[in-house]
Amino acid sequence: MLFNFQNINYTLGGNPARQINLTGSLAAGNVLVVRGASGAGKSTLLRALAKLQPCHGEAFLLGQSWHHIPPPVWRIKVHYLAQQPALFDGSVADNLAKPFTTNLGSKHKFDPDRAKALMQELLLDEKLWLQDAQTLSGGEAARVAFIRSLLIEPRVLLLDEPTAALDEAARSAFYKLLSRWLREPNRAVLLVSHINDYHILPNVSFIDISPA
Ligand SMILES: Nc1ncnc2c1ncn2[C@@H]1O[C@H](COP(=O)(O)OP(=O)(O)OP(=O)(O)O)[C@@H](O)[C@H]1O
Repeated sequence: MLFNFQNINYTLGGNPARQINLTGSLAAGNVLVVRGASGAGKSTLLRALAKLQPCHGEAFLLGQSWHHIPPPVWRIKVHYLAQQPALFDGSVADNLAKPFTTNLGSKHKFDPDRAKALMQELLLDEKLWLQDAQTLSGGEAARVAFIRSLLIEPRVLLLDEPTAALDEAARSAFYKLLSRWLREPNRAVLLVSHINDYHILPNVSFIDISPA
C-alpha cells in the first residue's frame, strides 16, 4: 500500500461535539475523493494528513509511520496544495525555484526547462515566467502553485479544490497532466472537489465525511 491512515481523529473549530474519525488507504496510481457537505471537515482532513493540523492517529507512507519521518520531509512527500496557495513576492520563476533554495527542498535541482514545459502543458503563457506572481489571476496562480508542487516530487498529493479557479480548457489540461503524473511509480492523490470533474482520472474511489 502506498499510503494509509488509521483513526485520524480531529475536532472541527475546537468543538468536541464535532469530532471526526477516519481510516483510509490509497494504492499507487489511485485517487481518493473526499466527499462531504460544506464545513464537514474535508480541508481539515487534508491538512491533518500533511501534518499541518493537529490530530490523533497515524498515517503511513510505503509502510513508514509519520512518527519516523521529520515533518518537513513528510510535507514534501505527502504534499498539501491549498485552494488559494501562497505565492511569495517575486516572479513566477522565483516562486517555482523557491523550494529548491532551502535545504529541505527535494534532492533534485530546479529544472527551468521542465517548469516551462509544465507551464505550457497547463496552458500558461511563457511570458508569465518573469511576471510578478502577486499580479497573477486566480487561475494562473493555482496552476503555478500546482507546478511548484509537482517539481518537488511528492508521492501523495493532497489537492484542495484544485480546479475551482480554472476554466474548462485549463481544467481539462490539469486533469490530463495529473493522470500522467499518476502513472509514474508510487504516486497517488487525495482530492477535495465541489465540481464533479475528476472522472477522467484513473481508479477513483471515495471517502465520505458525514455531518458531525
Ligand atoms: N482554524 C479554525 N478555527 C476555527 N474553526 C475552524 C478552523 N478551521 C476550520 N474550522 C471549522 O472547521 C469546519 C470544517 O472546515 P473545513 O475547511 O475542513 O471544511 P470543508 O469540508 O473543507 O468545507 P468547504 O467545502 O466549505 O470548503 C468548519 O466549520 C470551519 O468553520
